[in-house]
Amino acid sequence: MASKPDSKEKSRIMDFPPHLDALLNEFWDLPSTQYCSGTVPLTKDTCTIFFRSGAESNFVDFTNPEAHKLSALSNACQPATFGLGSQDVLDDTYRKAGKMDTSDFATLFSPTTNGIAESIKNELFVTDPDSGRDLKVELYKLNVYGPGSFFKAHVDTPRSDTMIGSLVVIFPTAHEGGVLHFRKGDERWAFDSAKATATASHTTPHVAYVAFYSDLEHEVSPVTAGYRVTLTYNLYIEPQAQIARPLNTDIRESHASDQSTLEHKMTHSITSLLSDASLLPSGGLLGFPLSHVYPFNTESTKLSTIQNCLKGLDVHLLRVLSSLSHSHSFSFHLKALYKLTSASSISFFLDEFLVVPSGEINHDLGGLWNYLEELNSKKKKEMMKMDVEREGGPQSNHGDTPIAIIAYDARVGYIPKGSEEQNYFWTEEERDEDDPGWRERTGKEKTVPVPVVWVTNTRKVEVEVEETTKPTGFKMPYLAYGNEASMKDAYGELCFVVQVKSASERVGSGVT
Ligand SMILES: O=C(O)CCC(=O)C(=O)O
Ligand SMILES: [Fe+2]
Repeated sequence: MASKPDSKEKSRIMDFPPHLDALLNEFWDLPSTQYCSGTVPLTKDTCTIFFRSGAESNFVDFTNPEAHKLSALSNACQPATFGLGSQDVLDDTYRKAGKMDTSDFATLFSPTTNGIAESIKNELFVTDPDSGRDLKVELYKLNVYGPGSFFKAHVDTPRSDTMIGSLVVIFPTAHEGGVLHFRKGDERWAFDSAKATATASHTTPHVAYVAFYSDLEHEVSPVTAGYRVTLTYNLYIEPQAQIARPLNTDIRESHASDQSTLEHKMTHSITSLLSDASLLPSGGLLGFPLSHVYPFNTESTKLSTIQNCLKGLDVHLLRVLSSLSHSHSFSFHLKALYKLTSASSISFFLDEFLVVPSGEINHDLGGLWNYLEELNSKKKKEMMKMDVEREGGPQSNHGDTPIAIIAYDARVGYIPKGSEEQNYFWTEEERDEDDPGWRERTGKEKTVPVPVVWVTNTRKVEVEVEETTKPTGFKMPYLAYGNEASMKDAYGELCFVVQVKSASERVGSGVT
């Protein structure tokens, strides 16, 4: 069984060269966009929503939304549910609103033809022509928030591992309240759709739209008067179509220049870190926890799929690491990042997403480690079997551990080398002191741990979020509150792990 970190670990973590703190903090202090919003005019073609109303058909013209039409639309809706764990729940103390499925209404209004999708691509999803990825916009529901309606804090339920955000379009109807509030860490934003539609509609009626990453926590404050009518869309990343649509070059160029400044700063921080000889003097790993969480399906999602669907700052990080990996010849990999509920200072990364039984989650580190080891040996056997079947004989080069590896969630952690070794967290010196016979018993090469430095922000203040709404690794393998129940898709944390050479190789060669 692995031993737990003790006070020795703490003191070693504190030994991290303090002057590097500033560099690490600088990195995560970069501005990041969480949502984008705007207004677009309604046209004669796009201003109408037709809907089923019992056995009848009806419509609302949003250039002149009459009260009795809006109330008919509201009456034709069903009460909206939300996802609680794996179930759809109707609870009007958490969500009070009307919903209509796409089978019951129709409109020619389309974000892909009126410029909304293009703005989202440019402002939020970093899908420039070279990225090889495109934005897919899929209509999801119509909602009516009448007086007294609201939707408390939640993150949207991921409906696939390529889903990356949500879009809400709010039609120009006179209403009060219904402000969309966002929260991430200690930051707060709000989008007042009633105000946005009213202001923009002074000359001709405009809809307001707001698009945000689906892992961003949000809530709709109560509507106090009128009807707030919305269309919601799911946003997915998909491979770019062969014939790219022309983009609005003005918007594209202004964003391209913001992005290049950001990537320039990131590049500067990382190269400064690498060129400092006190960082990982004998080499090791540099871990970058990603700034978003990502939906995954525990049965089918590969980390490579997620790598194609990164959001915001994480896309820039990938681009910067890709480019630096060539000039500085290092390799880097995306890993699933897990935190242990019972020991907040410990996290570890894996090559795939796992659902660990909740009993194991809450156990101590030893219990979890044993569980991973069992899984490892099962995996190793499976891999062997596959190789035997495929290649007609066992292959030798399987690597140390298909899954597993533990490190600390502080600045510096250690990764064990070799899977049979005990006392994974100790440096050789500490081990000598604690257990003088270990070298003879185990063989030295197996026990040299690989140091890891986490590029995390020490200044970041974690604001207390209710447990039920917090999406983190093991703690919340499935979301408690989403907008619709989903069994298999959940949000997970990830990190990039960069393999760093020794200081003499990095700095001495003058490459960095
Ligand atoms: O109506 C809004 O502004 C947001 C609605 C929402 O969060 C949802 O439907 O999941
Ligand atoms: Fe939502």
